[in-house]
Amino acid sequence: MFLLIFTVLILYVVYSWLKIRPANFPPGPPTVPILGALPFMPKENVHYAMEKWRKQYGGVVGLVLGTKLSCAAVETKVAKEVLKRDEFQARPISKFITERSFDRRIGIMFADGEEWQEQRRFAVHHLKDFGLGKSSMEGIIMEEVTELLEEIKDKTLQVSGLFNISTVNVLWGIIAGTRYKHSDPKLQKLMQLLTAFFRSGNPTGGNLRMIFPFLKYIFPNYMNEIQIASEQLNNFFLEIINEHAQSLDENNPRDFIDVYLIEMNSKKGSNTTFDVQTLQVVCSDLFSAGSESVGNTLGFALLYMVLYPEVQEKVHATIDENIGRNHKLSLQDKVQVPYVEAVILEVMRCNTIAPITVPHRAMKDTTLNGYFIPKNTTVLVSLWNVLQDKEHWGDPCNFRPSRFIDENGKLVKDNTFIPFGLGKRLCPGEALARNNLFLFFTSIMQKYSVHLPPGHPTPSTLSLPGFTTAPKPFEVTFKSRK
Ligand code: HEM
Repeated sequence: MFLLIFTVLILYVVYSWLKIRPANFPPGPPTVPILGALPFMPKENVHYAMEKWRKQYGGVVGLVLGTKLSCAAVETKVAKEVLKRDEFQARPISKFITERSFDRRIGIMFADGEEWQEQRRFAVHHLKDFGLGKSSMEGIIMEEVTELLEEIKDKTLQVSGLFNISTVNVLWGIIAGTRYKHSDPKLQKLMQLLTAFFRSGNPTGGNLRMIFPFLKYIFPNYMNEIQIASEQLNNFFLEIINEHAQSLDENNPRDFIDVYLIEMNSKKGSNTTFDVQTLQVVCSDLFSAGSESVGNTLGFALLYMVLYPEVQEKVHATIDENIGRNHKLSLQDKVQVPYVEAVILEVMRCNTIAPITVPHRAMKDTTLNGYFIPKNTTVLVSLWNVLQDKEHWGDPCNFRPSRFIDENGKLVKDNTFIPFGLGKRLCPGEALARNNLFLFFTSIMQKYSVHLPPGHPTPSTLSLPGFTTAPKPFEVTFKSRK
C-alpha cells in the first residue's frame, strides 16, 4: 500500500514537472522536479547571471522557481515594455511576502489593484504636501548633513551603515515629525534588523525560504529574519501611531501620520482601505525603501572616489571653482556643478542598489517578446542589464562620469538611465533620493577628501547580495580640505 502511494506521488511530481512550462513559455535554465531551476540559479547576486542568460536565451528568460512560473526581462527594450504595460503592474501573491504585512496584501510596495492605487496616490500627494522631494526640504536635509559632517571630520570610519540614520531622519521628519539621535539605541537596533532583513534573500524569489515559506517552522533559528524585522518594525510604528492618535488635532495635522489618521477617521464605517495595519505597512514600505537605498548609494559613491582619485580631484576642482569651500550648499547649486551630478549618476549606473526591481506579476494571460506569459507569472525586470547595456552605453564596465556630460558641459538626460524604474510603479522617493544624494555627497566632497587608510586592501566594486545591494564593508579616512 505504502509503495503504491509512494509511486503515485512520484508519478504526480514528475507529471506536474513535465507540464509546468506551458507551450511557448520563454526559454531559460533547466528545471528539476519540486525545486524547479533553483539548483541552476546563482546563490546570490542573481543580477550578475542575467547578462549570461540574455546571451543564451534572449530578451526574456523563463524561470521555474519551485512550482511557480517566473520570467525575467533582461533586454532594455523588453524591460521598459514590462514597466510601461498596465497588465504587468501587479505584485506576486506570496505567503513569504505577506508575512511582513499581517498576512494581508496591503500598503504600497507589495499591494496591487485599487488598494495599491488608493494608498500610493494618498501617500505621494500628502508626502509632497509636507515637502517630499521639494526644495523646501533642503533645510531638513542640511541639518542632517551638518551633523554628519561634524561626526566624520578627520576620522577613519566604516562606510557600511554610516549614512542610514541621517537619511532615515530626513524621511521620518515628514512621516512622523521626529528625528533620532544617531546614537539612539532603539533606532540603531531597528537599522540592524533592517540590514539583516535586506541581506537575507534575493529579489527574484529564488531561494528555498521564499519558495517554501513553511521552512521557517522547521529551521526557526536560521530563517526568520524577515519575521523578526517585520514584527519589530510594525510594533515600532504602532507605538508612534498610537502617540499621534492621542495628541491628534484634526485642524492642525503635523505630519503624514496625522493626515492618514484624519483620513481614516473620516472614512470610519465605510468600505475603506485606510486602517491602522495598512498605515503600519505604508510606514514600513517607506522606512525600509528610504533607509538603505540612499545610504548605500552614498557608500558606493565613496567607494568610487577612493578607487578613482582622478575623478575625486575633478569633483573637488569643480566644487572649488563653481561653489567654493565655505559656501552653504543648496539645491540651486546643482546647475553650477553638472560634473558632480554626473558622478552621482555614474555611481548609480555602475552599481545601482536595486539591480532587479521589486517583482511584478502578469494580471492576465499575455505575450512578451513573442512568448506566452500566463496569468500570475512573476515578472522580474533587470535594471542591471539596462544600466549595463553595451549597445547603449558602449563601455558600460568603465566608470566614466563624462558620459553624462554633453559637448557644452551640460548634464545629459538619458532615457535608458532608469535606476528608479519607469511607469506607474516608478519609485515615489526618486526626487527625495536625488536631492539627498546631491546635498550629502557634494557637502562631503566640499569639506573632505576621502582615502583608504594606509595598508588597507583595495575594496571591491562587487556588491553584497540581498534584496537590494550594498557595498562590501570598507573603511575610509575623511581628511579636512584646508
Ligand atoms: C537611490 C535611491 C533609490 C533607488 C535607486 C530606488 C529605486 C526603486 C526601484 C527600482 C523601485 C521598484 C520599481 C518597480 O517595482 O518597478 C522602487 C520602488 C519604491 N521605492 Fe524607491 N528607490 C530609492 C529610494 C527611495 C526612497 C528614499 C523612498 C522613500 C520615499 C522610496 C520608496 C519606494 C517605494 C514606496 C516603492 C514601491 C512603489 C510601488 O510599488 O508603487 N525609494 N524604488
